[in-house]
Amino acid sequence: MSNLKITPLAIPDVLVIEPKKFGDHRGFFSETYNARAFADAGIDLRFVQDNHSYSAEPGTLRGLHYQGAPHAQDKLVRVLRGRILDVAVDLRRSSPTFGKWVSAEISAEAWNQILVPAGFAHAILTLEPHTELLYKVSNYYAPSHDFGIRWNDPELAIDWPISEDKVILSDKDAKQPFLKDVADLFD
Ligand SMILES: Cc1cn([C@H]2C[C@H](O)[C@@H](COP(=O)(O)OP(=O)(O)O[C@H]3O[C@H](C)C(=O)[C@H](O)[C@H]3O)O2)c(=O)[nH]c1=O
Repeated sequence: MSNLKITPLAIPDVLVIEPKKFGDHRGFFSETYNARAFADAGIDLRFVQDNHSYSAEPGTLRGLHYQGAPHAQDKLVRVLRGRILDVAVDLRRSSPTFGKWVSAEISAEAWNQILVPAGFAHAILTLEPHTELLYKVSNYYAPSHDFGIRWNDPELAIDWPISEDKVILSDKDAKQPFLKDVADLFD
C-alpha cells in the first residue's frame, strides 16, 4: 500500500503528489520524499540539489524558468508555508502539447507537491504572504543555461489570477523573451 497519492494533470507528465501525513496528539509526521516509494510509483529520478525560496508578499511571481539541455531539471516542488499557483509549460518540441500549460495550487495546508519534468518551463505565483518553497532538482544550477519566457506571453495565454500592475517580478523576469523569439532553441 503506497503512502503516495499521485494525480496526473491535463499534461499527464506533470504530477501532483500527496504524501501521507501521520497525525497524532503531538502534531504530524510525513515522509515528504522517499526515492524507493517514488520509483515504485514510476517517478525514478535522482535529485542532486534542494532549493528554498521565500516570498514576503502575495502576488510574487517567479518564472517562467527552465534550464536548457544538457542541464534541464526535473523539479519536485512543495510549499512549507503559504500557498502558490504552480504553472508548467510544455517546451518539448516533439510534444503534442508543446506551448500548452497546466497549473495546480500547492500549499502547506494541502500537503501536496508538484513534479514538473525536465522539458517544461516553470513558474510560481504566491497566493499568501510569507510563502516558502522547498524544491528538489535533478540537475545542478547552470547559469549559462538558465533561460526564461515572459510570464504573460500572449501566445501561452496563462490564466494568471493577477494583473500586470499588481504582480511582483524580478527585473530579470520582467524582461524575459516571448516564446516566439526563442522557440527554435528547443529540441
Ligand atoms: C535557481 C538558482 C538561483 N541561484 C541564484 C541566482 C540568483 O543570484 C539568485 C536568485 O535566482 P533567481 O532570481 O533565478 O531565483 P527565482 O526567481 O526564485 O528562480 C527560481 O524560481 C523558479 C520558480 C524556478 O523554477 C527555478 O527553480 C528558479 O529559476 O539565486 C543559485 O545560486 N542557484 C540556483 O539554483
